[in-house]
Amino acid sequence: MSPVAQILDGRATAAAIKDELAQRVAVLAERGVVPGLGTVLVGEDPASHSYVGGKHKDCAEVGIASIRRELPADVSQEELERTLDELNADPACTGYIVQLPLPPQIDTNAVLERIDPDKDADGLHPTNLGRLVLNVAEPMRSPLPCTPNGVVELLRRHDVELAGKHVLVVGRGVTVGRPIGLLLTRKEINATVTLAHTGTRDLETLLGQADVVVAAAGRPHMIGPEHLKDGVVLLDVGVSRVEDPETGRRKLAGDVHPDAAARASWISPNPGGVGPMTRAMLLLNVVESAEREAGLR
Ligand SMILES: Nc1nc2c(c(=O)[nH]1)N[C@@H](CN(C=O)c1ccc(C(=O)N[C@@H](CCC(=O)O)C(=O)O)cc1)CN2
Repeated sequence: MSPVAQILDGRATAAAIKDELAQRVAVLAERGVVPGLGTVLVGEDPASHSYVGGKHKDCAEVGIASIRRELPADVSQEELERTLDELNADPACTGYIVQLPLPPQIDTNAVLERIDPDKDADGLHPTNLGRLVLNVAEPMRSPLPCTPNGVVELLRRHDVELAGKHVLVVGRGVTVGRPIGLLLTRKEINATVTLAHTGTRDLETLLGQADVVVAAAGRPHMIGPEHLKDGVVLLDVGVSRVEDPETGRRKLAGDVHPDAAARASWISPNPGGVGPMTRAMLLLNVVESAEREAGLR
């Protein structure tokens, strides 16, 4: 068994990043620029409402203006895209996101493509994902997807070295699994990445070999201590709601079983790990976009 795992504290790290961003927002304010984050929320899903609420709370904390658009669950593609066109044209909106997932009648890829790439606060527009593939560097750097960037920043700020490490990413979703490998394999990070998914054979062997595991499958407690090697670094991105057998209430469960901490050298708690970092990286994208507009970048 490895020594007790150290905590990758996403809440404290996000709070420090928000303090830094508040200072950058103040510099923008001196130039008469107030960044604005728009959110587009479709339907009544309580988790999505809660995430969007959290994003606007963060905005208020750092001095970013909030622009909210809420649409019914049965909204048509055309009406949703009209809302995006309005935000694309709104000078008060520096950047915006469309909260995912969207209802089944909506073509999500078409929605992401409709976002003005310069206002894409999630970094999920094909142009920005393409720039990530092309490894476009500063000063032209485009917004990075928030959760992958949050994982990298969380590790960087805890001095967890990734160069030469074998990272196993579990889950191939568009917000985390697919883009994170592109970030981790950049020369300045230099990790080696394996992307596992539901079609992967012998996941257990891969888990047993990994130095770092990024769990983003959305399958509660699928990774236990028996799968892992001692000293592994664990990043738990999975979000599922399960019933607590003791209270009968729904509670949040990650992909990593709590007992897996006994094997780890570092672990991100869930909640309190990658989630707050996702939100902080969203604010970063909005501030950077405003800085570009103001000629500060
Ligand atoms: N347009 C997007 N949609 C979604 C994204 C995204 O990055 N862009 N990611 C997820 C949801 N998400 C952000 O939108 C998100 C999830 C969780 C958290 C968070 O802070 N979680 C807390 C726990 C909150 C709770 O108790 O429910 C934590 O981990 O501490 C922030 C953002 C899917 N959709």
